[in-house]
Amino acid sequence: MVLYTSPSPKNWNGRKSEEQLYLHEKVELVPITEIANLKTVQYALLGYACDEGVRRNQGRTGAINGPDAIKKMLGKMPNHLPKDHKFLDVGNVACVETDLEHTQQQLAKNITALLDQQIFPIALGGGHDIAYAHYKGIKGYLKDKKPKAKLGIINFDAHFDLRNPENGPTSGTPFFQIAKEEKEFNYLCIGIRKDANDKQLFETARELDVVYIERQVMRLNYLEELKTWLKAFIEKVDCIYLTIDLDGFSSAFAPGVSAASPMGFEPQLVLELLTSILDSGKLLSMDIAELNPDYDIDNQTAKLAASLVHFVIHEQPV
Ligand SMILES: N=CN[C@@H](CCC(=O)O)C(=O)O
Ligand SMILES: [Mn+2]
Ligand SMILES: [Mn+2]
Repeated sequence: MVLYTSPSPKNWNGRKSEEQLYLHEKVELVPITEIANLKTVQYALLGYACDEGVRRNQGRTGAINGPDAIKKMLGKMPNHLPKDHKFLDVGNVACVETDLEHTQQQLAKNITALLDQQIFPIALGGGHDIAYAHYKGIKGYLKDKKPKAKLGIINFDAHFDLRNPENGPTSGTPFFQIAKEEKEFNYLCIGIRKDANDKQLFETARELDVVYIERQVMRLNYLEELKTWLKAFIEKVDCIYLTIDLDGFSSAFAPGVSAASPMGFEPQLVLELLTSILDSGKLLSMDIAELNPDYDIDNQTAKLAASLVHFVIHEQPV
Protein backbone atom coordinates (compact mmCIF):
# COMPACT_ATOMS: atom_id res chain seq x y z
CA MET A 1 0.00 0.00 0.00
CA VAL A 2 1.44 3.40 -1.00
CA LEU A 3 1.03 5.87 1.83
CA TYR A 4 3.45 8.46 0.54
CA THR A 5 3.89 10.63 -2.56
CA SER A 6 7.16 12.38 -3.42
CA PRO A 7 7.22 16.18 -3.69
CA SER A 8 5.89 17.31 -7.07
CA PRO A 9 7.18 20.27 -9.14
CA LYS A 10 3.56 20.75 -10.27
CA ASN A 11 2.86 22.40 -6.90
CA TRP A 12 5.62 24.99 -7.28
CA ASN A 13 5.07 27.66 -9.93
CA GLY A 14 5.11 31.44 -10.15
CA ARG A 15 6.98 34.46 -11.44
CA LYS A 16 10.54 33.74 -12.54
CA SER A 17 13.62 35.58 -11.33
CA GLU A 18 17.38 35.11 -11.45
CA GLU A 19 17.84 35.42 -7.70
CA GLN A 20 15.24 33.26 -5.96
CA LEU A 21 12.85 36.14 -5.37
CA TYR A 22 9.99 33.66 -5.00
CA LEU A 23 9.53 30.65 -2.77
CA HIS A 24 8.92 28.26 -5.69
CA GLU A 25 12.50 29.06 -6.70
CA LYS A 26 13.85 28.65 -3.17
CA VAL A 27 12.09 25.42 -2.19
CA GLU A 28 13.99 22.15 -2.60
CA LEU A 29 11.99 19.03 -3.40
CA VAL A 30 13.50 16.22 -1.36
CA PRO A 31 11.73 12.89 -0.74
CA ILE A 32 11.42 12.19 2.98
CA THR A 33 13.61 9.09 2.55
CA GLU A 34 16.53 11.34 1.58
CA ILE A 35 16.54 13.83 4.42
CA ALA A 36 19.12 11.88 6.42
CA ASN A 37 21.73 12.77 3.78
CA LEU A 38 21.28 16.52 4.21
CA LYS A 39 23.24 18.96 6.35
CA THR A 40 21.53 21.76 8.30
CA VAL A 41 17.98 22.34 7.09
CA GLN A 42 15.67 24.92 8.71
CA TYR A 43 12.17 24.03 7.45
CA ALA A 44 10.32 21.17 5.78
CA LEU A 45 6.75 21.05 4.53
CA LEU A 46 5.08 17.67 4.91
CA GLY A 47 1.57 17.16 3.54
CA TYR A 48 -1.15 15.06 5.19
CA ALA A 49 -3.44 14.30 2.25
CA CYS A 50 -6.30 12.77 4.19
CA ASP A 51 -9.95 13.63 4.77
CA GLU A 52 -11.08 10.25 6.05
CA GLY A 53 -11.26 11.72 9.59
CA VAL A 54 -13.55 14.48 8.31
CA ARG A 55 -15.77 11.92 6.58
CA ARG A 56 -16.01 9.83 9.77
CA ASN A 57 -16.87 13.00 11.69
CA GLN A 58 -19.81 13.71 9.36
CA GLY A 59 -18.03 16.65 7.77
CA ARG A 60 -17.63 17.79 4.16
CA THR A 61 -14.78 15.94 2.45
CA GLY A 62 -12.21 17.57 0.19
CA ALA A 63 -9.35 18.30 2.60
CA ILE A 64 -7.37 15.49 0.94
CA ASN A 65 -6.35 18.19 -1.59
CA GLY A 66 -5.46 20.75 1.10
CA PRO A 67 -1.67 20.25 1.22
CA ASP A 68 -1.10 20.74 -2.51
CA ALA A 69 -3.39 23.80 -2.58
CA ILE A 70 -1.33 25.47 0.18
CA LYS A 71 1.97 24.67 -1.55
CA LYS A 72 0.66 26.17 -4.82
CA MET A 73 -0.15 29.49 -3.09
CA LEU A 74 3.06 29.53 -1.04
CA GLY A 75 5.28 29.08 -4.09
CA LYS A 76 4.02 32.33 -5.60
CA MET A 77 4.94 34.31 -2.48
CA PRO A 78 8.18 36.27 -2.16
CA ASN A 79 11.23 34.67 -0.59
CA HIS A 80 12.95 36.72 2.11
CA LEU A 81 14.87 33.82 3.65
CA PRO A 82 18.63 34.09 4.11
CA LYS A 83 20.56 32.47 1.23
CA ASP A 84 22.03 29.75 3.43
CA HIS A 85 18.66 28.69 4.91
CA LYS A 86 17.12 25.56 3.49
CA PHE A 87 13.41 25.21 2.89
CA LEU A 88 12.14 21.81 1.73
CA ASP A 89 9.03 20.16 0.43
CA VAL A 90 9.36 16.54 1.53
CA GLY A 91 6.16 15.28 -0.09
CA ASN A 92 2.81 14.08 1.21
CA VAL A 93 1.62 11.27 3.37
CA ALA A 94 -1.46 10.07 1.52
CA CYS A 95 -4.50 8.22 2.80
CA VAL A 96 -5.33 5.12 0.78
CA GLU A 97 -9.02 4.22 0.76
CA THR A 98 -10.19 4.66 4.36
CA ASP A 99 -7.01 3.73 6.18
CA LEU A 100 -6.80 6.72 8.50
CA GLU A 101 -4.91 4.87 11.23
CA HIS A 102 -1.99 3.84 8.97
CA THR A 103 -1.87 7.32 7.43
CA GLN A 104 -1.48 8.73 10.93
CA GLN A 105 1.29 6.25 11.71
CA GLN A 106 3.11 7.22 8.53
CA LEU A 107 2.88 10.93 9.33
CA ALA A 108 4.11 10.30 12.89
CA LYS A 109 7.13 8.39 11.61
CA ASN A 110 8.03 11.20 9.21
CA ILE A 111 7.62 13.93 11.83
CA THR A 112 9.97 12.04 14.15
CA ALA A 113 12.47 11.70 11.28
CA LEU A 114 12.39 15.47 10.63
CA LEU A 115 12.78 16.39 14.29
CA ASP A 116 15.63 13.87 14.67
CA GLN A 117 17.40 15.79 11.88
CA GLN A 118 16.78 19.10 13.74
CA ILE A 119 14.43 20.21 10.95
CA PHE A 120 11.36 22.28 11.89
CA PRO A 121 8.31 20.41 10.50
CA ILE A 122 5.41 22.32 9.00
CA ALA A 123 2.69 19.75 8.36
CA LEU A 124 -0.20 20.68 6.07
CA GLY A 125 -3.64 19.09 6.29
CA GLY A 126 -5.87 17.41 5.70
CA GLY A 127 -8.38 16.86 8.49
CA HIS A 128 -7.57 17.75 12.08
CA ASP A 129 -6.83 14.09 12.78
CA ILE A 130 -3.40 15.31 11.65
CA ALA A 131 -3.02 16.48 15.27
CA TYR A 132 -2.96 13.02 16.83
CA ALA A 133 -0.49 11.85 14.18
CA HIS A 134 1.70 14.92 14.64
CA TYR A 135 1.65 14.48 18.42
CA LYS A 136 2.74 10.83 18.08
CA GLY A 137 5.63 11.97 15.87
CA ILE A 138 6.70 14.60 18.41
CA LYS A 139 6.52 12.03 21.23
CA GLY A 140 8.68 9.66 19.17
CA TYR A 141 11.34 12.38 19.07
CA LEU A 142 11.00 13.57 22.68
CA LYS A 143 11.09 10.04 24.13
CA ASP A 144 14.66 9.52 22.88
CA LYS A 145 16.07 13.02 22.74
CA LYS A 146 14.36 15.00 25.55
CA PRO A 147 12.51 12.53 27.81
CA LYS A 148 11.94 15.10 30.56
CA ALA A 149 10.58 17.87 28.33
CA LYS A 150 7.04 19.02 29.13
CA LEU A 151 5.00 19.35 25.95
CA GLY A 152 2.38 22.07 25.55
CA ILE A 153 -0.20 21.99 22.75
CA ILE A 154 -1.62 25.25 21.42
CA ASN A 155 -4.62 24.90 19.12
CA PHE A 156 -6.27 27.82 17.30
CA ASP A 157 -9.71 26.39 16.60
CA ALA A 158 -13.45 26.95 16.88
CA HIS A 159 -13.68 23.40 18.29
CA PHE A 160 -12.18 21.47 21.21
CA ASP A 161 -11.87 18.27 19.12
CA LEU A 162 -12.23 16.34 22.37
CA ARG A 163 -14.76 13.77 21.18
CA ASN A 164 -14.44 10.25 22.54
CA PRO A 165 -13.20 7.94 19.75
CA GLU A 166 -15.62 5.13 20.68
CA ASN A 167 -16.10 4.28 17.01
CA GLY A 168 -12.54 4.99 15.93
CA PRO A 169 -10.51 8.17 15.50
CA THR A 170 -11.90 11.09 13.49
CA SER A 171 -11.07 14.74 12.93
CA GLY A 172 -13.08 15.48 16.09
CA THR A 173 -11.14 13.18 18.47
CA PRO A 174 -7.40 14.02 18.35
CA PHE A 175 -7.03 15.90 21.63
CA PHE A 176 -9.10 13.37 23.58
CA GLN A 177 -6.77 10.67 22.24
CA ILE A 178 -3.74 12.71 23.27
CA ALA A 179 -5.17 13.42 26.73
CA LYS A 180 -5.51 9.68 27.33
CA GLU A 181 -1.80 9.18 26.55
CA GLU A 182 -0.35 12.14 28.44
CA LYS A 183 0.51 12.05 32.15
CA GLU A 184 0.15 15.81 32.19
CA PHE A 185 -2.15 17.17 29.47
CA ASN A 186 -1.16 20.75 28.67
CA TYR A 187 -3.69 21.88 26.09
CA LEU A 188 -4.57 25.49 25.29
CA CYS A 189 -7.43 25.93 22.86
CA ILE A 190 -7.90 29.41 21.42
CA GLY A 191 -11.10 30.55 19.69
CA ILE A 192 -13.71 28.19 21.14
CA ARG A 193 -17.26 28.90 19.94
CA LYS A 194 -20.17 28.13 22.25
CA ASP A 195 -22.34 27.64 19.17
CA ALA A 196 -19.99 24.95 17.85
CA ASN A 197 -19.24 22.81 20.93
CA ASP A 198 -21.92 20.99 22.91
CA LYS A 199 -22.28 20.75 26.72
CA GLN A 200 -20.58 17.38 26.81
CA LEU A 201 -17.48 18.81 25.09
CA PHE A 202 -17.29 21.68 27.61
CA GLU A 203 -17.64 19.08 30.38
CA THR A 204 -14.80 16.97 28.91
CA ALA A 205 -12.66 20.12 28.65
CA ARG A 206 -13.33 20.83 32.33
CA GLU A 207 -12.51 17.26 33.40
CA LEU A 208 -9.26 17.36 31.45
CA ASP A 209 -8.26 20.80 32.79
CA VAL A 210 -8.13 22.26 29.31
CA VAL A 211 -7.27 25.95 29.22
CA TYR A 212 -9.43 27.69 26.64
CA ILE A 213 -10.12 31.14 25.31
CA GLU A 214 -13.57 31.77 23.90
CA ARG A 215 -14.05 33.38 20.52
CA GLN A 216 -15.74 36.50 21.90
CA VAL A 217 -12.55 37.61 23.64
CA MET A 218 -10.51 37.03 20.48
CA ARG A 219 -10.40 40.76 19.75
CA LEU A 220 -7.51 43.18 19.31
CA ASN A 221 -8.89 45.29 22.22
CA TYR A 222 -8.03 42.36 24.51
CA LEU A 223 -4.56 41.77 23.05
CA GLU A 224 -2.67 42.48 26.28
CA GLU A 225 -4.87 40.10 28.29
CA LEU A 226 -4.62 37.44 25.57
CA LYS A 227 -0.83 37.72 25.55
CA THR A 228 -0.72 37.42 29.34
CA TRP A 229 -2.81 34.21 29.29
CA LEU A 230 -0.71 32.80 26.46
CA LYS A 231 2.53 33.64 28.27
CA ALA A 232 1.28 31.96 31.46
CA PHE A 233 0.60 28.76 29.49
CA ILE A 234 3.94 28.88 27.65
CA GLU A 235 5.87 29.38 30.90
CA LYS A 236 4.57 26.05 32.26
CA VAL A 237 5.95 23.98 29.37
CA ASP A 238 9.33 23.29 27.74
CA CYS A 239 8.30 22.89 24.13
CA ILE A 240 5.24 23.66 22.03
CA TYR A 241 3.32 21.88 19.34
CA LEU A 242 1.25 24.49 17.49
CA THR A 243 -1.77 23.47 15.45
CA ILE A 244 -3.97 25.90 13.52
CA ASP A 245 -7.39 24.72 12.41
CA LEU A 246 -8.46 27.09 9.65
CA ASP A 247 -12.12 26.77 10.66
CA GLY A 248 -11.39 28.93 13.71
CA PHE A 249 -10.99 31.93 11.40
CA SER A 250 -14.09 33.81 10.34
CA SER A 251 -15.48 32.40 7.12
CA ALA A 252 -14.99 35.91 5.72
CA PHE A 253 -11.29 34.93 5.64
CA ALA A 254 -11.53 31.12 5.55
CA PRO A 255 -14.53 29.82 3.60
CA GLY A 256 -12.63 26.75 2.41
CA VAL A 257 -13.16 24.40 5.35
CA SER A 258 -15.59 21.66 6.32
CA ALA A 259 -17.22 23.50 9.24
CA ALA A 260 -17.08 27.23 8.48
CA SER A 261 -17.20 29.89 11.23
CA PRO A 262 -19.07 33.09 10.30
CA MET A 263 -18.31 34.30 13.83
CA GLY A 264 -14.67 33.19 13.87
CA PHE A 265 -11.53 35.19 14.68
CA GLU A 266 -9.42 37.45 12.46
CA PRO A 267 -5.99 36.72 10.96
CA GLN A 268 -4.29 39.86 12.36
CA LEU A 269 -4.93 38.78 15.94
CA VAL A 270 -3.53 35.32 15.25
CA LEU A 271 -0.34 36.90 13.86
CA GLU A 272 0.03 38.93 17.07
CA LEU A 273 -0.30 35.79 19.19
CA LEU A 274 1.98 33.79 16.89
CA THR A 275 4.65 36.42 17.50
CA SER A 276 4.50 35.68 21.24
CA ILE A 277 4.73 31.94 20.55
CA LEU A 278 7.71 32.40 18.23
CA ASP A 279 9.44 34.79 20.65
CA SER A 280 9.24 32.18 23.41
CA GLY A 281 11.81 30.08 21.50
CA LYS A 282 9.86 26.96 22.53
CA LEU A 283 8.07 26.17 19.27
CA LEU A 284 9.09 22.66 18.21
CA SER A 285 6.68 21.86 15.39
CA MET A 286 3.49 23.12 13.74
CA ASP A 287 0.68 22.24 11.39
CA ILE A 288 -2.23 23.86 9.60
CA ALA A 289 -5.37 21.76 9.30
CA GLU A 290 -8.73 21.50 7.57
CA LEU A 291 -8.15 23.32 4.28
CA ASN A 292 -10.86 22.11 1.91
CA PRO A 293 -10.22 23.55 -1.58
CA ASP A 294 -13.68 22.39 -2.78
CA TYR A 295 -15.32 25.13 -0.70
CA ASP A 296 -12.65 27.78 -1.11
CA ILE A 297 -13.35 31.05 -2.93
CA ASP A 298 -10.56 32.39 -5.16
CA ASN A 299 -8.05 30.36 -3.09
CA GLN A 300 -8.53 32.77 -0.16
CA THR A 301 -8.27 30.07 2.50
CA ALA A 302 -5.29 28.43 0.80
CA LYS A 303 -3.65 31.88 0.63
CA LEU A 304 -4.38 32.48 4.30
CA ALA A 305 -2.75 29.15 5.18
CA ALA A 306 0.22 29.98 2.94
CA SER A 307 0.55 33.42 4.58
CA LEU A 308 0.67 31.78 8.02
CA VAL A 309 3.48 29.50 6.85
CA HIS A 310 5.21 32.50 5.23
CA PHE A 311 4.96 34.43 8.49
CA VAL A 312 6.38 31.62 10.62
CA ILE A 313 9.35 30.81 8.38
CA HIS A 314 10.29 34.49 8.10
CA GLU A 315 9.69 35.58 11.70
CA GLN A 316 10.95 32.59 13.63
CA PRO A 317 14.33 33.08 15.29
CA VAL A 318 16.62 30.26 14.05
N1 LIG B 1 -12.48 18.88 13.39
C1 LIG B 1 -13.64 19.32 13.47
N2 LIG B 1 -14.43 19.04 14.49
C2 LIG B 1 -15.72 19.55 14.70
C3 LIG B 1 -16.59 19.54 13.47
C4 LIG B 1 -17.85 20.27 13.68
C5 LIG B 1 -18.85 20.22 12.53
O1 LIG B 1 -18.69 19.39 11.61
O2 LIG B 1 -19.76 21.02 12.55
C6 LIG B 1 -16.35 18.75 15.80
O3 LIG B 1 -16.22 17.52 15.81
O4 LIG B 1 -16.96 19.35 16.67
MN1 LIG C 1 -12.35 23.23 14.04
MN1 LIG D 1 -10.13 21.18 14.81
